[in-house]
Amino acid sequence: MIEVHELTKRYGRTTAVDRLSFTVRPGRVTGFLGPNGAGKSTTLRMLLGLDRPTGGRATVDGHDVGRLPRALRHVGALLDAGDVHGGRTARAHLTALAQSNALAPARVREVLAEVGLEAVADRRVGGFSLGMRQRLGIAGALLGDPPVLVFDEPVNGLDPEGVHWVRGLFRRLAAEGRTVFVSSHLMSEMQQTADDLVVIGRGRLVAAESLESFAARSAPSAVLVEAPDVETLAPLLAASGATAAPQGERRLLVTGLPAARIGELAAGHGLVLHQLATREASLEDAFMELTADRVEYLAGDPR
Ligand SMILES: Nc1ncnc2c1ncn2[C@@H]1O[C@H](COP(=O)(O)OP(=O)(O)OP(=O)(O)O)[C@@H](O)[C@H]1O
Repeated sequence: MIEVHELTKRYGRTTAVDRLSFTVRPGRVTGFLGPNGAGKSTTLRMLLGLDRPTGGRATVDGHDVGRLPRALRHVGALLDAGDVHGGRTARAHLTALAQSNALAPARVREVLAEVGLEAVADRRVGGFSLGMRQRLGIAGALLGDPPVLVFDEPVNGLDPEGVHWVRGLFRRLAAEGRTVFVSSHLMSEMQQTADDLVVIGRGRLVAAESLESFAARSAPSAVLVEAPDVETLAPLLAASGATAAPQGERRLLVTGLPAARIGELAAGHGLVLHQLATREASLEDAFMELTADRVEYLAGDPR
């Protein structure tokens, strides 16, 4: 379990993380979402003991990660895929990591196979593509077989096949009962992968809940209804507690009632429907709206 309590980080006058509190549970993939500059990387760095908080605490299974010997056995992380010595081979990089955490050398071969880098294991990392570096970073995170895994924007640089693979990997790691915490600035990405969401904007918590409840709360679906007699239908819908917004002459966009109920209501009053279509609201839109006033640098902002 990851526990973050009142975590704060200030850099001079900038408050990068502002009294942030949330927990991340095992057996689930949790998306850590926020626009650029929201404070995700800073939070993860403090969680991993790479940066000291100005206030509050971030722990993994109750421990300060920075104080744990052989930390890779407790928490594996991919923060910055570029953070590897280019002159080393993939195998040498992982072997050094394994040695410093007293891990069995055989793990190196296992994780290389797991991330699909066996064939290039003895090439220098300097010649790796960004996608290959991401895979190497993920291999490093898996090396200690840890119960908690943290990934900062792991999909960056991966091709579609790589993205598909990484999603499957996260799901499997969670199914094994591990805690999987993945940051991204794209809701569309998290929508495909996450069970739970922690959303931040300008260092502050915006939402912490399941993807399902976030979707239900922030992006209710609507039903497009087309009927020759909307004048009769609209008041019936309103009386049933729905909101019906006219969309041109014979169309209504209805919220607050599912399509099935609208169809039944119309049938009950002998009204003809020409179209009855549920429209899922975009979670990306809901996310942008929630964090809009918390985006640090807006496009076109003259500051
Ligand atoms: N070492 C530092 N010194 C000064 N300011 C910093 C430092 N690190 C981060 N910041 C500031 O803290 C804020 C949060 O940055 P952070 O990198 O954590 O955001 P992020 O959500 O990870 O964004 P991105 O997706 O762009 O990486 C930004 O305003 C950033 O400029």
